[in-house]
Amino acid sequence: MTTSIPERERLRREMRRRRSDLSQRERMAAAHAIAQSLYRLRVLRRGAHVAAYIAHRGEVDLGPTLARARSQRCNVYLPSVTRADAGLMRFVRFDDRRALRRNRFGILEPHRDAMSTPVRRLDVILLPLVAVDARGWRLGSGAGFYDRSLAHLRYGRRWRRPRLIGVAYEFQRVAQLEPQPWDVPLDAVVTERGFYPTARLRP
Ligand SMILES: Nc1nc2c(c(=O)[nH]1)N(C=O)[C@@H](CNc1ccc(C(=O)N[C@@H](CCC(=O)O)C(=O)O)cc1)CN2
Ligand SMILES: Nc1ncnc2c1ncn2[C@@H]1O[C@H](COP(=O)(O)OP(=O)(O)OP(=O)(O)O)[C@@H](O)[C@H]1O
Repeated sequence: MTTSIPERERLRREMRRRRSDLSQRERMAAAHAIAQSLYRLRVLRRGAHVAAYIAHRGEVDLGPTLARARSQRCNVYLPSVTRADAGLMRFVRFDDRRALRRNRFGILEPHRDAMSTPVRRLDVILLPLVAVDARGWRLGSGAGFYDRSLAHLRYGRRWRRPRLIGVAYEFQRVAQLEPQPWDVPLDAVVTERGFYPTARLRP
């Protein structure tokens, strides 16, 4: 099963509905299980540079993951929308002591003049997603922010790139998505049930 454009929209609606149907208890259990996996797998190792996100519209809550990252003294970054009309964002330093504010989509983000980092300096990026397949193709918010900010990673394989880890509920893993020309594949997906390296990482 591959997914044409109308199919992608239908899948987006269905997955968002299923996400919003979860109970608070299920959300909390998943959020803690995912934080624990990321810690055990040493994604959240001491001093690592980690980009996360602040959950929006039923996305997996990274609260417990951020707490772990803080205790591991990770350097944490969050996306900050710089030009909503052009679909551009940067990764800016998340400093607990500075207030977050809502961007035009209603998502909390650090102040736009917080220090930003080039993507290549990051060790790992935790990406929100709507659906994902076994090869690491990701269906996101539909606005292309992540794809645009990661586009340069598709070229120059010799360069170091951050590990791209999608964060999802188990039900968001689907058989097959049709990759779009601009899609940047994930290296792994973490859910409340486990950690799944994608075909890209497997030998
Ligand atoms: N938590 C989180 N942060 C993120 C993203 C994300 O997907 N999740 N983004 C990843 O891209 C960027 C923001 N992009 C977004 C793009 C569209 C919508 C959204 O909900 N769009 C609504 C229409 C809202 C409107 O136009 O005012 C929709 O699609 O129904 C949200 C975020 C950066 N930060
Ligand atoms: N590197 C890029 N350069 C220019 N346009 C792009 C790029 N990447 C994506 N886009 C545009 O962004 C739009 C949305 O893409 P898509 O539906 O794949 O977003 P998404 O991956 O679901 O969203 P996000 O990355 O924000 O979570 C498409 O119309 C696409 O043309």
